[in-house]
Amino acid sequence: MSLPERIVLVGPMGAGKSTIGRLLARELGYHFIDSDRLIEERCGADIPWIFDVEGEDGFRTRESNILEELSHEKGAVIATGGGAVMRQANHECLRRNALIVYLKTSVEQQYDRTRRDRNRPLLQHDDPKSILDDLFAHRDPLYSQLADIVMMTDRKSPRLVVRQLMNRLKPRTHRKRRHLRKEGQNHA
Ligand SMILES: Nc1ncnc2c1ncn2[C@@H]1O[C@H](COP(=O)(O)OP(=O)(O)O)[C@@H](O)[C@H]1O
Ligand SMILES: O=C(O)C1=C[C@@H](OP(=O)(O)O)[C@@H](O)[C@H](O)C1
Ligand SMILES: [Mg+2]
Repeated sequence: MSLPERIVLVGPMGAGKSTIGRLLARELGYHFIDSDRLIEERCGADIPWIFDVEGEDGFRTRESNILEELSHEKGAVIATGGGAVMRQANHECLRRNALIVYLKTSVEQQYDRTRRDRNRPLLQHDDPKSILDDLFAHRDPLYSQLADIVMMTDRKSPRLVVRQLMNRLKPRTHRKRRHLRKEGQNHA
């Protein structure tokens, strides 16, 4: 088995999808795409504006369109938004020729990593921790069901998470090299 054409990162807000995705892509020589940044680029507005003007539903429709487009990328690491798993129709796009990594993170750490950021409209609330709790209860089964690899990120630096991910991916590259060596021998 070789490395997949796409590595797709899923998980809740603050799991580190955007941060780790960029580092992992560099390590693999893949290009990096953050679906949220692409949505903002295409729309010419930021996510809080999209939620404000078009509502969450409007944002989800933009997200589904981008995920469909990105499902044809090759040699890419893709960081999704935490709600990408919410529409069943997205699951097929996420899975297409992809290895899905679930960056799993406790609600405590999600809260610590997101509390100073105003760019996540769903968390602009009196009690963001309870929102994160509810979202986790709904979404954790969906992330888990989709994932090929589940990686805990609590109390790990982004670099450590990437190193551990590379170790999980290595057997795939080795299997590919062994296979190529064998093929070479057969043709010798
Ligand atoms: N493993 C980690 N340890 C500590 N801080 C992290 C880690 N991963 C991400 N962060 C920080 O948490 C914040 C949210 O990370 P981000 O990559 O935007 O998460 P996501 O895209 O999953 O919402 C950023 O400030 C980032 O620097
Ligand atoms: O969990 C969610 O529903 C969302 C997560 C955000 O992305 P991150 O997970 O990268 O923060 C962004 O897509 C939007 O604010 C909605
Ligand atoms: Mg992100």
